[in-house]
Amino acid sequence: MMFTDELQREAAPIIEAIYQDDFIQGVIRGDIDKKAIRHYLKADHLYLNEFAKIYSLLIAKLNDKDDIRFLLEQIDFVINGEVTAHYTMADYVGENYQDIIAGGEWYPASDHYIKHMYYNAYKYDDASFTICAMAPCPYVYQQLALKIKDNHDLTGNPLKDWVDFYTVNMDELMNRLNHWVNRFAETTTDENREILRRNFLESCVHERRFFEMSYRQEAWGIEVMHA
Ligand SMILES: Cc1ncc(CO)c(N)n1
Repeated sequence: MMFTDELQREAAPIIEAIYQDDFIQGVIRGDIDKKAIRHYLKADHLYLNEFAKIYSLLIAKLNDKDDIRFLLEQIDFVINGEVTAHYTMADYVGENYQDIIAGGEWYPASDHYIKHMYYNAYKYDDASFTICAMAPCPYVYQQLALKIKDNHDLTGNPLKDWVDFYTVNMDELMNRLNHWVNRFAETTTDENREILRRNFLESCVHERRFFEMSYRQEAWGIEVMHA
């Protein structure tokens, strides 16, 4: 069994818990509170910006042109492609997307998640540590989307396009990320393998907390100062 297969097996109960939580169940029913979706969009557009910037930090750690080209494509996808999924949600809310995301912040759970990725990018030379912290981002969404599709017919559901978005185009990305991590994991120490494992599983938990944060509209409770 490849190293990343073990990580994915260990992540399965966390993904099942996310599936059962209020956010995804609300998406499945198609009646989730619009305030939860608004909060999610405010947090997620900033999260994806940082995600793209962290990819750019990884480019500096790579030498292979194909690997670099792939990360450039991913940056484009995160910045220009994934906004399509956000527009589906903005339509559901019934407000202009730019108006929704204005004034968003790194709310507590997304703040912790973003800093988890940056920490690994700055602490370690090898990109694998950061890749393990980033891989749950596409992986968890792909698994959730496939699970939803397997169990429900979303015909007529206003959030169907959001789910559909994550059922396609994720395989090549996952293969590439898994390949990088497995190549490194085969030759590194047990201690490093344990860091990789923790990084991956902690990010799966971060994914869960991000949805919970959105559902409950968690914020810092600190007043924003305006100049
Ligand atoms: C927090 C989060 N995780 C994963 C994805 C999927 O790319 C996303 N858009 N946001």
